[in-house]
Amino acid sequence: MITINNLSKQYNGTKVLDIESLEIPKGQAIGLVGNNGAGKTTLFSLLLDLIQPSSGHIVSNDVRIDQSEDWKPFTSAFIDESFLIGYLTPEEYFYFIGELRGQNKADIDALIASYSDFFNGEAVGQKKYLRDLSKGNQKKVGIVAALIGKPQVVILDEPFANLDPSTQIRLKKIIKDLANDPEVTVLVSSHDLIHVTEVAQRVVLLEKGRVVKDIEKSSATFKELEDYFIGISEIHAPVATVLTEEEE
Ligand SMILES: Nc1ncnc2c1ncn2[C@@H]1O[C@H](COP(=O)(O)OP(=O)(O)OP(=O)(O)O)[C@@H](O)[C@H]1O
Repeated sequence: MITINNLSKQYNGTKVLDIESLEIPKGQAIGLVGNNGAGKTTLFSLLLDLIQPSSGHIVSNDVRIDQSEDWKPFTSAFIDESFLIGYLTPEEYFYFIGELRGQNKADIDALIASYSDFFNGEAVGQKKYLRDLSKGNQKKVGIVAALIGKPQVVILDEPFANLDPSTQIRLKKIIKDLANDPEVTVLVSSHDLIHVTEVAQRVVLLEKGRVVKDIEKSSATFKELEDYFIGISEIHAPVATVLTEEEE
């Protein structure tokens, strides 16, 4: 269970995140949506103690994130390529993360084999350094690394971006399988409403750092989200100026 209480983050006096209260029970897959700058990555960064809250706090499985390191053994994430180590091959990186998470080489070899479809003959077995992989293949490595050691909280920031359509379909299955485990909480952000509504049981919509919708997924969720974003784009669309003949 993740509990967020009066959480805010400010930069130069501007609040970029302001969440009074949000509870995410164990075993739930949450999709986080919102336009650019809505605060999705800020929330994930706070969940991973990468930045300090301006006020409030997050408790994850009874551990206060900003006061203890005890959440680290059961939490994993892939936010961006800064999580990778450029001078390692994917296999070396997986073994390294495996050691941190109490997995031996055989465990990791089995994990790599189980994701061979997802890697699709690329990324692993190429003797390439992570820094030399394409953005999409780096992302695949980061996502699989986040699954090492059966973490109970998995955070993926825009995991579908940069992935080819086949890999997106495979990733949806991976996330759905993860979310079927009642012990695992998955948080996924995405700009793709179709993907989010497919993999998540609940969708939280942020706008300017605030939760403006918190929806248990149903067959109406995609339409509700789509209507919301259509409404936002119409509010911000430039108003056409009709010039009279004299003005022209
Ligand atoms: N270090 C920082 N200094 C100043 N402002 C910041 C900093 N980090 C983030 N912000 C601001 O916080 C706001 C929220 O950013 P955030 O990256 O969380 O949004 P997001 O929802 O993940 O956006 P996107 O969909 O574009 O990735 C933005 O206005 C951003 O400019």
